[in-house]
Amino acid sequence: MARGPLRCKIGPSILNSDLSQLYQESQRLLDNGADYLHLDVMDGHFVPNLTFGHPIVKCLRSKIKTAFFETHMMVSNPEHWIEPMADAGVNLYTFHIEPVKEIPKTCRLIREAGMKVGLALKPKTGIEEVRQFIDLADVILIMTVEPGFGGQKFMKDMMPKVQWLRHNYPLLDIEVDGGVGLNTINDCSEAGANMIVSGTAVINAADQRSVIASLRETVESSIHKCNV
Ligand SMILES: O=C(CO)[C@H](O)[C@H](O)COP(=O)(O)O
Ligand SMILES: [Fe+2]
Repeated sequence: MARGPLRCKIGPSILNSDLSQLYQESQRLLDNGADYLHLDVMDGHFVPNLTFGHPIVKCLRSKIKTAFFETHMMVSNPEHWIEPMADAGVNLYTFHIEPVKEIPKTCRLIREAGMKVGLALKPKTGIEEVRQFIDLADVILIMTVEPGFGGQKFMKDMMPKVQWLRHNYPLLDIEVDGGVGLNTINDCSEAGANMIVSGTAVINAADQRSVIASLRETVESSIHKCNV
């Protein structure tokens, strides 16, 4: 997998936004400086919550033509949704490795469908579980909460996973998701994360633009420190 140069990317999660206004909320995030949209897909089985699937993503894509869409697939059967999500206009298909038996095959099918590949790890999943598949992926997502709900407390004890990845893969896109905001971004950026998912901290902010800009500034300064 060809990589680099390392760039900071801020991808707000719309999970806790007013989903009756999905298009307007998404466009507002992009207008306020988001680099991509992180769309949380939950099946009520892999996680104890339900959100939305490819029909909604496709409707959103029909209104937002060019933004980069990531779907965070918190589903028991991610193989099943590859084609529909590609058809819906998804750019990055991030799936949890825990329920998947044939990870290389799933990565290949995602790529053949024209999407980038993200591999996600729940908090209790060790880095050794993903190690042999890193070269098949564009992004590794380290969950910093138990997946299923927005607004939970950031798990700082996930940072050693991020540090290990950054140490061994200097140009890998490493994403963190869960409880990330102005109070926790330092931990994430110092550990080496460059793709930042932030839900409630951005959605509930009075000034979304300034929160997104602050998150970016912190991550960019860490990337800069590593490069000098
Ligand atoms: O995947 C998720 C939950 O499973 C969400 O992306 C995440 O929780 C974002 O929301 P917040 O920043 O409020 O934690
Ligand atoms: Fe997510």
